[in-house]
Amino acid sequence: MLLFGLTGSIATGKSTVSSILRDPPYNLPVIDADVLARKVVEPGTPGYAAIVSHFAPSTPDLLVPAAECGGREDGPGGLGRPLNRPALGRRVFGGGDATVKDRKVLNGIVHPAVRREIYKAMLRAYLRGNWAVVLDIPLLFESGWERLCGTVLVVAVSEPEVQTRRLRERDPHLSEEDARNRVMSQVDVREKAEHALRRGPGAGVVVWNDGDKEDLKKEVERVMKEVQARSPKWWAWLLLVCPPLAGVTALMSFLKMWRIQRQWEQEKKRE
Ligand SMILES: CC(C)(COP(=O)(O)OP(=O)(O)OC[C@H]1O[C@@H](n2cnc3c(N)ncnc32)[C@H](O)[C@@H]1O)[C@@H](O)C(=O)NCCC(=O)NCCS
Ligand SMILES: Nc1ncnc2c1ncn2[C@@H]1O[C@H](COP(=O)(O)OP(=O)(O)OP(=O)(O)O)[C@@H](O)[C@H]1O
Repeated sequence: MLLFGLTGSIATGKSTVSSILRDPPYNLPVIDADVLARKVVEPGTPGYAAIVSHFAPSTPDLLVPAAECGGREDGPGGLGRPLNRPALGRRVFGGGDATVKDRKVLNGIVHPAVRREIYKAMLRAYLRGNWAVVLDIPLLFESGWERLCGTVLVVAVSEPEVQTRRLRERDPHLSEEDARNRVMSQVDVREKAEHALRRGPGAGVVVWNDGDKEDLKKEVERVMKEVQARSPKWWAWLLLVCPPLAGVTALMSFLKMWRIQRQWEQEKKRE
């Protein structure tokens, strides 16, 4: 099964591309890390308890008001009021040193739980006999998941202003400053695009999303031809029926990508 990592930066168009890949003619199953990141912090989960314990004392509006939970202080399901995500977002994306520290704490709570959910979803996709599965992970490079992926697809735009504009159109509650802070708190997507291309043809591809949505579909078509040429379906089926071959191939791919990643990091340190 081809692990197909999909990434980009905030509002570059990852969700739009993932829904194109989910639909015909591609029909690929998608594991969405953002959806899982929401699931693992729902009231009643260990993630929720850890966030409340760390952030509640210093964030008075951390939970949605009881009035929005039918007046119940203990939330609609009795397990606690849901997190007020915009308030938590301001804590971890607001800019400044404290923000960086808070983001690390939040990531330390959310990421291990998301990782466990991704492994479970991958196993389900494998057992269903899929030839490929899309891992839609905004922090694919930062989290190290890219080394496990046979192909990495970065959805990129050429100018950060395009991200800020689309972000504000989608989330009107964000001020210009909020939107800009969110864009600036992430690695520049052009750097991610360069990183992906370093993996070689078919193993790292970039979908440029500077035009309209029709242009985006054509871009996806272009890169999928490149991916399918490198990783034909018969090869995926062969790996499916021959797990030892799949194991050896995965290990070789992992080592190659680990080497490329190390070279990349060394070059970035020298710059
Ligand atoms: C801070 C939170 C509550 C804000 O929620 P909100 O609904 O307002 O935003 P949303 O989750 O849609 O995130 C918007 C985008 O910001 C980016 N983003 C989210 N979390 C992070 C992070 N920790 N670091 C960098 N970028 C991030 C992603 O590109 C994401 O698609 C939320 O982003 C969160 O819980 N983040 C920590 C978990 C995480 O890292 N998720 C990313 C995938 S695992
Ligand atoms: N080519 C395009 N032209 C116009 N609008 C677009 C285009 N691509 C995406 N959008 C819009 O921009 C917004 C952001 O796109 P999308 O949600 O797909 O990005 P994302 O990378 O998944 O964002 P996030 O990181 O915040 O989850 C959405 O409202 C989407 O409809």
